[in-house]
Amino acid sequence: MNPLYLASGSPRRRELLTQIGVPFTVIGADIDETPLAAEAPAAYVERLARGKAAAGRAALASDSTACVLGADTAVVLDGRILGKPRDQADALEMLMALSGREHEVLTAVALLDGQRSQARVVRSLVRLRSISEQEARRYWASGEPRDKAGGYAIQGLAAVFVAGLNGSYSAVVGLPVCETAELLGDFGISCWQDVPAH
Ligand SMILES: Cc1cn([C@H]2C[C@H](O)[C@@H](COP(=O)(O)OP(=O)(O)OP(=O)(O)O)O2)c(=O)[nH]c1=O
Repeated sequence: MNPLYLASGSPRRRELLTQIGVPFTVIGADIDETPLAAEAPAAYVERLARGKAAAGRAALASDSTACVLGADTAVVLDGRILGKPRDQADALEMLMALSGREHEVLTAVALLDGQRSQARVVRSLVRLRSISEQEARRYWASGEPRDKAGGYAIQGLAAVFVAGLNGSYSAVVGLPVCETAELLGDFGISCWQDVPAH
């Protein structure tokens, strides 16, 4: 089995890959995340996931057997990509726009080895209840929204805002585990490694 590398700084992606029993090594994957002009959201997350995997593999040039995983998550409202908030004002604006409405969360996962590259994009719908400005300010002060697409974390304090989810919970958190396990299988990497049978 080829060694797997996770090209990501996200602790959530690390936890989700660990959850399915896949051994891996974390490497950096800093790329420019600016959307291209008129780029569709699904094309954007796929390009970034592939770009993170490619940047990771380039850094591992000496290991030709390396298989590298990259992922990207974006919140999309009315066709507009909401990335991580720049500052408090940006975060409050995002939460107020998401308040009382349904939005899309798109997560792409990409795998790359010496021969091939594959990607999957997973779409989920999340409905947030109405959020008051006071709640949004209090939420910002918790520090949680800062490094999260759309300025909220479904797995954290923002769970109290989540009135509904249609799709993949793990994808919203940052890595769609079902689709990731399928992709890994295509590359000959099994999940549940070292899991004892009782
Ligand atoms: C919507 C949502 C996003 N997020 C996170 C997932 C991602 O880590 C982050 C979106 O930013 P990304 O650019 O996808 O990822 P990242 O910069 O955190 O990590 P990487 O190094 O792999 O590029 O938002 C949550 O944790 N919970 C949520 O509910």
